[in-house]
Amino acid sequence: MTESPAAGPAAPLRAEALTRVYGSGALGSRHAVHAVAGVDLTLGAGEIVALVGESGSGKSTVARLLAGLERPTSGRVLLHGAEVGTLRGRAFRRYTRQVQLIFQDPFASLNPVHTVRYVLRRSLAIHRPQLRGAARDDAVRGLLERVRLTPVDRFLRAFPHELSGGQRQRVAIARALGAEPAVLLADEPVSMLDVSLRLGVLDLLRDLRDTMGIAILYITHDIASARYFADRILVMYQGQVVESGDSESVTQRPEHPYTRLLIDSAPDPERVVR
Ligand SMILES: Nc1ncnc2c1ncn2[C@@H]1O[C@H](COP(=O)(O)OP(=O)(O)OP(=O)(O)O)[C@@H](O)[C@H]1O
Repeated sequence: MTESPAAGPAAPLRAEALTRVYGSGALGSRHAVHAVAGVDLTLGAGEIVALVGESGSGKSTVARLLAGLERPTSGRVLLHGAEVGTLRGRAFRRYTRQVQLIFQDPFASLNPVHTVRYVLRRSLAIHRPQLRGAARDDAVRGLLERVRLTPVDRFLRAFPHELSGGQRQRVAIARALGAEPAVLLADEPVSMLDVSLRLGVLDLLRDLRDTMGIAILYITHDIASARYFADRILVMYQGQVVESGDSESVTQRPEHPYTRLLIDSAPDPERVVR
């Protein structure tokens, strides 16, 4: 299914006919796994798009392709119109700065031996080396305030094991913000968090969109949270986008049987049963 490009040419991130095949023989081989097959996706400036599907539907592969961690078998990714596959050296590093990944597991994504201050200073040293000394420390404090980890001094000194899952995920988000990204690819960012902490992290991400104009791809198996959080939803099934549209339409008037299945298996108290 071709997705209508809601955001037009200003869209920071766009994927066209994105395909990733794993395994021997690649295309055409019966041993090949078509993890992603012809996905079109547009992420407009300041837009939140949810990529929803069950485990194995290809969501994380899309995220890795968009993040530049893997090359597509075919198809292409464009950032502000420039094809990522053609970027080399500094231009490619600039791309990976502008498109940041947030991972599912905040416990695994932070090194246990480093304080929050170290993690954030390091992000800034890599991505904004022009900030030094006191300017870097000020920027670290600014990052913590942005993700609402206050009082800042308490969190600066903290080690990951002293933080809750939600606080760790906020540190991971602050680390990503150190790169001044245009796009956040959030791969199941709240699914390992206590239910009581999930909304807080999603609200923080939405606030970053509202105040900084960051575009967010929200990858999830939970269509109810996608409805709450995203402007648009793309439903993925077996490597393909089988349905897409604004969040209300997709969740209230699903057309594809797989979308209906996802909705039925994730009861949403606000859903109107027709
Ligand atoms: N490196 C790889 N080598 C071989 N097959 C892979 C590789 N990565 C993913 N796959 C396969 O591609 C398909 C899509 O996997 P992917 O991880 O993208 O799905 P997903 O929707 O993100 O699932 P999950 O939510 O469990 O991470 C699966 O069949 C998976 O086994």
